Amino acid sequence: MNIALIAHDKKKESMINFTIAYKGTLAKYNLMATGTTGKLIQDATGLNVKRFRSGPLGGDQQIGAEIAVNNVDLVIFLRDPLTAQPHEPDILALLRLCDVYKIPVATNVATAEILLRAMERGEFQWREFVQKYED
Ligand SMILES: O=C(CO)COP(=O)(O)O
Repeated sequence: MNIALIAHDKKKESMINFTIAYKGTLAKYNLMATGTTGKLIQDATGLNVKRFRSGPLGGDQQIGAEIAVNNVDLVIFLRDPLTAQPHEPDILALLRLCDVYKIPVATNVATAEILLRAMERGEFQWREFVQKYED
């Protein structure tokens, strides 16, 4: 199972706290992240994270491309709902692809906790069938 982790600047502290709290769970999965988010998570937790470009420089689009080829099972995208982002079209495109491919996506910490706990309980096994039969 592959998890994508992304956080806007004002949500990075929440992302770090979240990944520290769930380090044991996250360690069981393949992690990928946009550039700065990934670096902060690696530094704070020591978890192995595949890092793409920074969000405003194309990282959201790179993660979108991973979704399009069925390489992402869960997206945790801690968005800042109160600050305009220069790469808003990329953010919308990423969230749109989550809907196109029915990828569970959390945009705040409360939902992130629920989804990660569900994944830990094995409730994402249907994703394996999707990967097997929809490719
Ligand atoms: O901007 C982002 C997502 O839209 C996040 O990018 P960084 O992790 O590089 O800050």
